[in-house]
Amino acid sequence: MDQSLEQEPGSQEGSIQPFCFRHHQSSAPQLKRNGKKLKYAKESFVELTSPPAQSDYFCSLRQCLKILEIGISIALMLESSSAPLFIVFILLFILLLFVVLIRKNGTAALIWNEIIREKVTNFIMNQSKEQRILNFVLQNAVRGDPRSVVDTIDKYCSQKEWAMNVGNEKGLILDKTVEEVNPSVALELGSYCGYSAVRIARLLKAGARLLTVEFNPEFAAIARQMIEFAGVQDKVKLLEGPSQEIIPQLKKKYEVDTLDFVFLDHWKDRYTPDTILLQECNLLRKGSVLLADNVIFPGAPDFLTYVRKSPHFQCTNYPSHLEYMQVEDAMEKAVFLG
Ligand SMILES: C[S@@+](CC[C@H](N)C(=O)[O-])C[C@H]1O[C@@H](n2cnc3c(N)ncnc32)[C@H](O)[C@@H]1O
Repeated sequence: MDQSLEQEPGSQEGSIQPFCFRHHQSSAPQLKRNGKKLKYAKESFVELTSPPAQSDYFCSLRQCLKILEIGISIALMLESSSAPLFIVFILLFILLLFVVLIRKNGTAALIWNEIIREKVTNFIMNQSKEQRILNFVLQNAVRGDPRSVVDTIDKYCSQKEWAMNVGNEKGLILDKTVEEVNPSVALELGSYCGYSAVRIARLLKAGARLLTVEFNPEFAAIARQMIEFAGVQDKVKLLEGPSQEIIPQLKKKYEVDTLDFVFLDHWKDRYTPDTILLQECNLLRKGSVLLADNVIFPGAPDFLTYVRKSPHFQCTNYPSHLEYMQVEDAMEKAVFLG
């Protein structure tokens, strides 16, 4: 039975908050988010009006224009009296506009966090952000306690530096799905620092295994240490290489018959080709569950169209937010029907 998850209003990223589980009748499900009704298509809940990331964008744009209007009026008043004051005001004003954009717009926030701030900090500290995350975990988390590792990464990334882990809010949707499926063999595409691998592994039953795929050697090395520190190394095998090369090797090289659960969280343009590859390699069985992150932001529109239109999948959408931010995002569950 499909369930839809909605975050309690006012709940915050970074702390574990209860989720409200709503059962929907398959005939006419309706879901509310921020007081707004969401329309549905097939078994998927989709917003058929403007996509959330875009509405966020227009909202922040409107706010910026308003500030711009006020700013221009004050600047015109100041210009006649003092030129230095005018320049200081303009600079402060640009800074304010930037802060508003970063808080409300996902693209602006990613440019600031991932490009400007991260590169400058890396240069100053002569260390990568991923290494800083690992160091923080090694110094502050409890060795052999996966929950403590997950919480410590969330603490670092919500308070110090943003990073592309699935995060706690969507992590709860991931947890719930893993618990429902109770997989014997799970696959993750995109390990990064190992946050979601640890999160999934801690829920696996005895004898079950998670294969996690990462093509960036630096991230793979960090993830291996994270997995080992969390004490879940016996359940997790990290496969280093591009997903499109690893997937065809799963049957023979890694003795996978079929996958019970697949978490898609690598580059978004690989979601559809890798789903097709999983089908072509006969790695999906009736009831295999795919869970895809970031289907709204940065967004995976091709994947949503593919699985929602395919007679081989039954889909459910879980509205949520981009990790450690207020930007709207969602996860898509696609159950393979055979
Ligand atoms: C969003 S991060 C994964 C986050 C991780 N699942 C978590 O929640 O902790 C995406 C990762 O996928 C990796 N990646 C992207 N495309 C890939 C591909 N085709 N094959 C393997 N890894 C890939 C990137 O290097 C990056 O580390």
